[in-house]
Amino acid sequence: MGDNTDEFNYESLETVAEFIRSKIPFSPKLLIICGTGMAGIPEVLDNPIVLNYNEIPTFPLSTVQGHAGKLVFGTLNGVKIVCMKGRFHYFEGYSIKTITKPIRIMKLLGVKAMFATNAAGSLNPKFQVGDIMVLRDHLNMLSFGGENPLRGPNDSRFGERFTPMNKAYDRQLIKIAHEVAKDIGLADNCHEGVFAIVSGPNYESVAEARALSILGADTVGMSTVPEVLVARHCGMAVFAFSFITNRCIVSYEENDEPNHRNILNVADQRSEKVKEFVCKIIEKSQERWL
Ligand SMILES: O=P(O)(O)O[C@H]1O[C@H](CO)[C@@H](O)[C@H]1O
Ligand SMILES: Nc1nc2[nH]cnc2c(=O)[nH]1
Repeated sequence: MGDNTDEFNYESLETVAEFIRSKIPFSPKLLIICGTGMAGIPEVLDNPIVLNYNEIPTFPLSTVQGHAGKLVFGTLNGVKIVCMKGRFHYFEGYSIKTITKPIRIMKLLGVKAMFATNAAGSLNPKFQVGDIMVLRDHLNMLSFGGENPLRGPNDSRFGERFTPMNKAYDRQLIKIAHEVAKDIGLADNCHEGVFAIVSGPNYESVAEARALSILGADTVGMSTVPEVLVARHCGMAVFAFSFITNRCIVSYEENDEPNHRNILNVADQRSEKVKEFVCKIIEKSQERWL
């Protein structure tokens, strides 16, 4: 038998959802996970209500700079939204189940779709720092090593035992994202591709970056994919994009090094455009979430 500790079972998660319901006067339909440097996204919400992670029983706490640790509830064009201002990463020391625990809580609250964002390094030489890459697919290096949040007993109230991943990223939302990019002048800066997750917290060695590129990855980061697995398992539509904050170093001749401070700065400089991108995609897909 796998591990199905009380903290992760349906009833325990329902208790957490019930606590949140007691604080929030509506049921959110869309979850937005704010990646590193994307903490500004919740500013687009009307009538925001904030719930700190440390007020929510058994909710994990954010430990990474740029991840505040707050749920922000509000509306945009009538769509009821919850933003996670702060996500959990495997490198923080949390288990793979802990980092994805909020997703099932959100499902119990009524969420139908997840928009996940991340800061990522670019492996594709055609992508520039400051560009966006919409995820068409992913390469789950954690799962290759056996770390998967869906491992263990399956509760069919959430979803089926075996979850397909070939259509994980909602194709209608990808199409809308390209239309929006065109509308807001980002056509040349918005790509589509494959995101690879590694555990971190170190950035890639030259050999690792080269290997990921050979395997077919266009961007690499330390998040998102576990959330996607759990969201798809429980039937949510998923849309995700990488904001490219740095180029991965694939040559021993280069002196550059990625660092988190620069990554935050780059994301900060483009935050208004990223907000506009997210808002317009919600606007164009709103009938699905009302
Ligand atoms: O994936 P998000 O949360 O955007 O954060 C990314 O940025 C950090 C590295 O600078 C890592 O945590 C990486 O995963
Ligand atoms: N693994 C990884 N994560 C990142 N997050 C932002 N940039 C990077 C990067 O280059 N590599």
